[in-house]
Amino acid sequence: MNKISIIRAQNLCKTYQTGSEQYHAIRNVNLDIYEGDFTVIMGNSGSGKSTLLYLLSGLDQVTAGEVYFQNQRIDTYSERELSAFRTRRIGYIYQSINLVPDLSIQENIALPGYIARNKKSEVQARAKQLMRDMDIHKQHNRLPSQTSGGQQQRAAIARALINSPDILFADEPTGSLNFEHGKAVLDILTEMNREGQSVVMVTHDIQAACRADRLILIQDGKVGGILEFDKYHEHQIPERESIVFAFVSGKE
Ligand SMILES: Nc1ncnc2c1ncn2[C@@H]1O[C@H](COP(=O)(O)OP(=O)(O)OP(=O)(O)O)[C@@H](O)[C@H]1O
Repeated sequence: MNKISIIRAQNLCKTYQTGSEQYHAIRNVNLDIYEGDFTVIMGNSGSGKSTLLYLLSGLDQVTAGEVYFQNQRIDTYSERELSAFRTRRIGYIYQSINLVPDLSIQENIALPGYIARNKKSEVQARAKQLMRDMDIHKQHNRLPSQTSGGQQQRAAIARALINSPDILFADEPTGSLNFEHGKAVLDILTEMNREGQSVVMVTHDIQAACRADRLILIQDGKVGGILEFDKYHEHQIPERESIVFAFVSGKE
């Protein structure tokens, strides 16, 4: 089956300027993210994974190169166009969760729906459905500080999904969670992907990376290798883990 590119990066570069110093965080990356894939991005600390995610999702401006979303160039968008694009087309989950502390769980989830100017009744109905899907409906009235880390991250996933994004980005979504809560979050992402949601996830965790259809390794701001999992579907998780481990360590 031919895969359809949802995001294409061409000769992508990002250089950070700190005083008189320049740091080339992303160097000439050419990459496709495919519709319906569970894409995982791995790489050492500081290799450029978060920077790449910011560029692919329109959260940050590129220094050079091009980014296409469903064949439409987005790196030339104005800040206003980018903001509308991110609100409607992209969902983003952060390791640090970032819920608004003085809004309830339900209000946090609904907020991007109101920012997108969707109908209030539709936003509320979808927020309620998502809270049931994420098993946080009993906590809907609580402030984030009155819920567990796992519940907060599930609320952050619901918030990212409120506008039914074409693609969901997750930057270390299990990084601040214990094993049990982390597994629950990965199970939700896997289930959503099975239902057709395109997902791109950065992780350091080999077990989490085993959820991928496609694993992209970033090294020093470049693509160090790509592992396609389709052909490994028959492998059980322990076998996958050793395949991923061999792939990642073989490239070091
Ligand atoms: N705003 C910034 N200004 C200057 N340098 C930056 C900035 N943001 C990131 N960097 C540098 O760019 C490089 C890539 O950073 P990035 O956060 O993308 O890495 P990462 O692979 O996501 O790392 P980690 O796994 O530790 O989160 C690092 O060397 C980092 O110090």
